[in-house]
Amino acid sequence: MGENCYTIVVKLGTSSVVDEETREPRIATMSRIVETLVKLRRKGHRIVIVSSGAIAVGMKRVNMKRKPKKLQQVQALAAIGQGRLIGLWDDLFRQLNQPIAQILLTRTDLVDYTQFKNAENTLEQLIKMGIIPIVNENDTLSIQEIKFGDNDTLSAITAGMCHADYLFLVTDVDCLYTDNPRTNPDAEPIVLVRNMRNLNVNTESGGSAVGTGGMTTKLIAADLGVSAGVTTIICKSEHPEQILDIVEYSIRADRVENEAKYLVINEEETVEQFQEINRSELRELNKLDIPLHTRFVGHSFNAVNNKEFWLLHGLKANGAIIIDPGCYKAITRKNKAGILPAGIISVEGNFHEYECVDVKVGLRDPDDPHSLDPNEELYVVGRARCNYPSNQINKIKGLQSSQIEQVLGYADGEYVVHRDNLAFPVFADPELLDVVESTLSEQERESKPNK
Ligand SMILES: Nc1ncnc2c1ncn2[C@@H]1O[C@H](COP(=O)(O)OP(=O)(O)O)[C@@H](O)[C@H]1O
Ligand SMILES: N[C@@H](CCC(=O)OP(=O)(O)O)C(=O)O
Repeated sequence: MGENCYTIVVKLGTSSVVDEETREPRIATMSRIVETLVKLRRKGHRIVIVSSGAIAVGMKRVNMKRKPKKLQQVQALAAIGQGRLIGLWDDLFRQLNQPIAQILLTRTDLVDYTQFKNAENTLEQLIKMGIIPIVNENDTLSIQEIKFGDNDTLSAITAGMCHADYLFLVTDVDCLYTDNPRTNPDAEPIVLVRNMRNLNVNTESGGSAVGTGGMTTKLIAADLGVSAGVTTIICKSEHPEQILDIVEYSIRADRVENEAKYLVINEEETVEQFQEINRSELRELNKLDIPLHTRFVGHSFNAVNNKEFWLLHGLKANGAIIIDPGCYKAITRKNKAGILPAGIISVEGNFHEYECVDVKVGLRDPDDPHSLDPNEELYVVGRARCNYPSNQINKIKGLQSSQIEQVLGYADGEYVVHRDNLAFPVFADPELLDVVESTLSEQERESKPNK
């Protein structure tokens, strides 16, 4: 593969595949998507599709007007629709001699790291063979507790898994706006996001009649993609051929930004700076006649590794351990430490050893340092797999590691979480960083004897 060939994941929402009113498949749009993606393939890019639409296609097939509430009915509709959906894609790609493959995933397929790697290897093999894999959630077998829930998240996980360079979230609006453009005519486009933490938009008002998560899940997906080093782009499905221009523009723009190294990722932009960057990017798009889209810049030089990505996004958390600011500082420094019992203040939920849990930062109660201060906010900072189950962690929290054996009757290592089983997103909450710094400097002041 040439130097300028990239792996591009294209997520097509239900609204791109099915007409919102008639619920008929949007054959013309799908055909133009196929033409566009085959052109990208012929330029040497590697393409993966994540296609929604199984449930909507199934509904049309059995003439159902409203999405049913019962899970079994939705599962049945997905079974009816998925076959037709993949058949439709195959019919269209066949016209241009492009072979495709179907991959249906559930979260349980990813809970074990070996299984995660297995899915990753299959995707890689298909891509190597020049096939376009078409991924969807296996809705027929997914139940609520184990669902990805929306294909935006699934597409970001897929992008991370196949080490994609670009993730396109193709939808029925041109880009992310400051507010829902369907309901607020004054909503302004946001075209460039370098640091997700600087984003301040309203996505609460939902999405199209056929879509699942609206803009909210697209932002979650963008956050996830960016943390895995994938530049994520929101664009409109109405003129899919525009993807060609956007791909070329993004490749050029990303290269310039990376070369200029002005991506200081943890630096907060002021609201004014963010607006100015967006105005200037919008002028550039207009000048070059590039279609409107939002580009969330991926941070490949700082991306989480494969195992961290799996911990953060392949698994569901079954509880939480709450650590103090000193422990947070130790586990996030460059040469990160593991979590010792001494840094744990509290445990939430019941979990077995090696189950995935959230890591939260809280403050100790000033009147009882062994307990959590219930009046202070908790910050979710990452994910972990613990060496001990929740009931045992409850017994050893706050103690020295040398006391573990005496209290439990055995010791499975000095750490509750080994550093290899810890993962953090790329961006830390700036408010949390302030809390950590001020707590630690206060502790330092208190520990110094008065002169
Ligand atoms: N801030 C916002 N910017 C853009 N679109 C928004 C925003 N808030 C909500 N939306 C809605 O999100 C919709 C796209 O999401 P969705 O319907 O789930 O699409 P898809 O089926 O492509 O996943 C848009 O039609 C728009 O109405
Ligand atoms: N897996 C489901 C789609 C779920 C989903 O995320 O839909 P959308 O928000 O339209 O991308 C299906 O194929 O119907």
